[in-house]
Amino acid sequence: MDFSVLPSGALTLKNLRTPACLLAQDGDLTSIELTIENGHITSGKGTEVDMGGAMVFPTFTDMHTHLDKGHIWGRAPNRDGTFTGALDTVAADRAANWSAEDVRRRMAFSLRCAFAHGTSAIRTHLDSLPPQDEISFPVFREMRAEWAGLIDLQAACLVAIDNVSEDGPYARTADIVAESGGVLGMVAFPVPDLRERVRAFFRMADARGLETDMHVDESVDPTVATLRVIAETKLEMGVEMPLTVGHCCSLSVQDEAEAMQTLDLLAKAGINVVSLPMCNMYLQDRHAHRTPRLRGVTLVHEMRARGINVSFASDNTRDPFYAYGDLDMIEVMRQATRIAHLDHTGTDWPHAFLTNPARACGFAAPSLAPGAPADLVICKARSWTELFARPQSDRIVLRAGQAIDRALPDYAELDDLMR
Ligand SMILES: O=c1cc[nH]c(=O)[nH]1
Repeated sequence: MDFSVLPSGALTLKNLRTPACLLAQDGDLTSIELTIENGHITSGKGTEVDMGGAMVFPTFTDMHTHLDKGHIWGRAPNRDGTFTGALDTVAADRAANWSAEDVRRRMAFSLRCAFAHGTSAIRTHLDSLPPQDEISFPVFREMRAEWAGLIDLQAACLVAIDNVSEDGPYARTADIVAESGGVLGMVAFPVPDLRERVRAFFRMADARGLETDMHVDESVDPTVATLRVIAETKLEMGVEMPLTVGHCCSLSVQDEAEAMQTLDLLAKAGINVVSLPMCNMYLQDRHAHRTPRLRGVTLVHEMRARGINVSFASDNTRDPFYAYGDLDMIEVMRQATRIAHLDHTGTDWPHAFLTNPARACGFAAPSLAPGAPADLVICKARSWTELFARPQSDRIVLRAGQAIDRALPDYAELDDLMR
């Protein structure tokens, strides 16, 4: 199907297929007909076009990214592919290179990729150890205004938990987040005063009316278990702001009973989880000349069984935490399906790439119902096996009913930043 040759005016796209769960129906793929008029899906009729069974999705929400880090690989490769290698390489590159202009240009590049692939909402984490918070948040605010109507943007600050205190520089970071309409974030791992720092984090978010988003237990060491403390603390304090936890890799290697108890607490506390399997595959259990055994994929099936709101997202792109990636949610869906065995296990997993992330972050719910914007991704695939067997480079993305130019930016555009 080539939208550039279609007649203008109202169109009725017949013979499309979509996951039934997106229409609140039981079953797997189901047929759907969509009329598009004046940029919206309507219940009317237009010029009929037979779509030949093509799969259609609302545009995607990518709820865990690092737009400020993206595409530094050319000047800051991770030499050994380890988590420590990533932390050290990024810290050095940030100190040397992350001016407002550098962050702006790489962020814009990433947004163009995401837009071309069919994403319309993104939450990014922003490295926020001062002075970077004062540099990256103003750039983020500019980008959010520039991209309004194309990609809804949210930002969460990112600092290690040992920097989180009410009387240190993190208080100013939290103020910048509040002034920017952002989300309070941090990276949680075992520290001696863990409970007190988690309490301080929630108090600071509560005082400023902020939603929260943490990187948690990104490790395959089973003794790394801050998630349980985070859930217990949220319940004890009775704070009700939305909380998302990302990664949660160590759950995959913990004692089964202990892990299930933690999941019960997550369910009770209403905590959202985002799994980042592509980045986990890259970093976890990496030792030179040794085949990785532990893959660090969090317990998404057990979470779903408890009614926990589970999503998947891109995470890093072409930076020391992940050498690859292009903010393509169809790639995330394909990889997550294979890595986490989402196939053969029920038909509602598509929510984890659309509805669930939007709900966790408070973005507009993706919809194919009349009245929704005609923001659609249409693939030359009539079944899951056709969809996941190929990269879907020839997909059509409609925004407000118009096919967008899906050309991806040339990496060479960033060459001058890589010297
Ligand atoms: O996965 C991670 C963890 C911390 N910071 C990142 O950019 N990515």
